Amino acid sequence: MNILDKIVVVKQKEVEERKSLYPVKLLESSLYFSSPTVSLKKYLLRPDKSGIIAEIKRKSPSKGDINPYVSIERTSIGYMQAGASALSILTDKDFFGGSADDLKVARKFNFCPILRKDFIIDEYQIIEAKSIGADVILLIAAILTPEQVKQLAAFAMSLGMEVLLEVHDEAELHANMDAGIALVGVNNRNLKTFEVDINTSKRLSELMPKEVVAVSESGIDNPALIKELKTFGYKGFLIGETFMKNSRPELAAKEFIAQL
Ligand SMILES: O=P(O)(O)OC[C@@H](O)[C@@H](O)c1c[nH]c2ccccc12
Repeated sequence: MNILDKIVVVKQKEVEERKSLYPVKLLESSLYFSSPTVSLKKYLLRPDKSGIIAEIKRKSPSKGDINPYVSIERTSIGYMQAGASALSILTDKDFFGGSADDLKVARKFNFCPILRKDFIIDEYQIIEAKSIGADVILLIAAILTPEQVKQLAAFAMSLGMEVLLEVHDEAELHANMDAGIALVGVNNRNLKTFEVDINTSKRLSELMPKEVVAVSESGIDNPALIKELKTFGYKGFLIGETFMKNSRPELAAKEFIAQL
């Protein structure tokens, strides 16, 4: 079984457990559930911003521990002060060391779009995302059927949230063109093999419908790459490890963004 299949099996069990621990009614009574969301699309199109979606990721299956005891408060505030356009917070616990609480902390201290980075397979997780203050959810084409993508995307949008659809190849992009999704992320990392290739973003840029806001994800490790990806039409740049591998990720982000 590849790692992605493994994650999905664990996730299915986690979702069932959480459903019985935290019923939907309880989630819907959260203050954030009825609060307006902040648009990632708008922030990425703002000319005064870097386009960087700065990620908080404590560990990963490909790298192991990256920064397990990071301060969410200091890092999230620092990322935004450094000029990031938005935040991405890993909430998966078993494989990435994150939690719903990490996202809640980031929400408490920041007014900016926040992406819930997790493996979403069920509407319940979207209600949960909204209830902890997320503005955007990630839908990973590699773990969903086009039918599921459509349904989950429509559900998220009905709650006022945005959707970032993640694709890794031409087939995934083609299969999901009609889901009405405004933000598409090209993951340069193959989630089954962990191989990273920036050319994935360059290759898929040609097939991107022009009304879509395109985001390049993973393996972005220098400012020159961002300048290059911009010429391929990318407006968003999701960066995790390049920042997180430093003891003070927000200072690394500041130095990086200053070079753009
Ligand atoms: O740390 P990197 O190489 O900068 O990558 C960030 C982000 O793209 C990566 O964490 C990611 C992209 N898609 C995902 C799906 C699930 C978990 C994590 C991810």
